[in-house]
Amino acid sequence: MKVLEKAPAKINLSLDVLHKRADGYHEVEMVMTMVDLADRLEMQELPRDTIIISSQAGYIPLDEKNLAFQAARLIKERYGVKKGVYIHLDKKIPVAAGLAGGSSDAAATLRGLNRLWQLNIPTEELMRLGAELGSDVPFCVTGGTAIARGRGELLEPIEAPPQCWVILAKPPINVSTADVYGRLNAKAIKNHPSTAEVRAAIEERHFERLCASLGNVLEEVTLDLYPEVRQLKDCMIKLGSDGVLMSGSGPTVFGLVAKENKAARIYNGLRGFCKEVYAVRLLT
Ligand SMILES: C[C@](O)(CO)[C@H](O)COP(=O)(O)OP(=O)(O)OC[C@H]1O[C@@H](n2ccc(N)nc2=O)[C@H](O)[C@@H]1O
Ligand SMILES: Nc1ncnc2c1ncn2[C@@H]1O[C@H](COP(=O)(O)OP(=O)(O)OP(=O)(O)O)[C@@H](O)[C@H]1O
Repeated sequence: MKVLEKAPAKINLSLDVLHKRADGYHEVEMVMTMVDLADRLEMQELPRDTIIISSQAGYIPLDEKNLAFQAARLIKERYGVKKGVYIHLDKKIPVAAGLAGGSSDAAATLRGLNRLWQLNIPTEELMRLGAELGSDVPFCVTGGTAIARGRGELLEPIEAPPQCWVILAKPPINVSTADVYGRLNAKAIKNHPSTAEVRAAIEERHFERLCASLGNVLEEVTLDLYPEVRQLKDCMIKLGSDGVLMSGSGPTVFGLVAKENKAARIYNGLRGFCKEVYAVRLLT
C-alpha cells in the first residue's frame, strides 16, 4: 500500500513573544496560515522493521535528523508498529527558511502513517505527538488558519484571511531559529504586534487592515544580524507590496498583494535581486 500527503508551507501573519519561560522556550502569540507551496510525500509500507527516507533535494539530512524520520519513529514506537516504511520527500519548500518545511513534512508523515497503518489516531493525539517533534508541528497537522499560543502548540482555529497573492523571497542564508530566539531580549521588545487587530482584520475580511496589522518581534533580531534580509524587505515595500513581513525566524520575507498584475510586477522585480522567489496563493 502507498499513501500520498501534501505538506504546505506556513507563514506567520503575526508573531509576538510575551516572555521567556523557565523551560527555555518563549511564550508566543502568533497568527499562522498556510500557503500553496508544498512538499509532496509518498509513503510505502515495507515488510522489514525499518525507516528509509529519500529525496531529490541534496541538502537535507536523510537519517534520523530528518523530521519525517523522527515522526515515523515516534508513531512506530508509541503504537508498537513492527512494519517499516519508505518515505520519499519531494521538496519544494525552501529549507531553513522560516516556512516550517521540516515541521510540515513531520506533520504529513504523522497523518500519512495514521492512514497507511490504519491506526485511527484522533487528530488531537496526532497534534500532541507533533508537539514532541517541534513547536510548529501541531499547527502543521491541521493547517488552516489559527492563533497559536504556549510555545506554539496551543491552537485556536480562526477563519481564513481574505484571498490574495503571497510573494515569498528567501535570501541565500541559513538562519537558526534557536539562535534568533536566543538573541531576543523579551523584556526589551518595543513594538508588540496586536493579535486582536490581526484577528479583527481577518474576521472583517479587511485586506488593507490586515496588511497594516502584520508584525513579527523576531524581525528586529534577524534584520540586525543579516542586513540582506532588511534590504529584501525594503525592496518588497518599494516594489509596492500591500503588506510585508518576515516569516517566523526568517530569512524568508513575504509580501501580500491583492492584484494579480501587481504581484507579477513584484515577482519579476525581485527575481533580479534574489534567486529564490515564489508567487503563490493563500491556502484558504
Ligand atoms: C519561529 C517559529 O517557526 C514561528 O512559527 C516557531 O516559533 C519555531 O518553531 P520550530 O522551528 O518548530 O521550533 P522548535 O524546533 O520547537 O524549537 C527550536 C528552538 O527555538 C526556540 N524556541 C522555539 C519555540 C518557542 N516558542 N520558543 C523558543 O525559544 C528554542 O530555543 C528551541 O530550541
Ligand atoms: N524534512 C525536512 N525538510 C527540511 N529540513 C529538514 C527536514 N528534516 C530536518 N531538516 C533540518 O531542519 C532544519 C530546519 O529546516 P526547516 O526547513 O524545517 O526550517 P524552517 O523553515 O526555518 O522551520 P521553522 O519555520 O519551523 O523554524 C534544516 O537545518 C534541515 O537540515
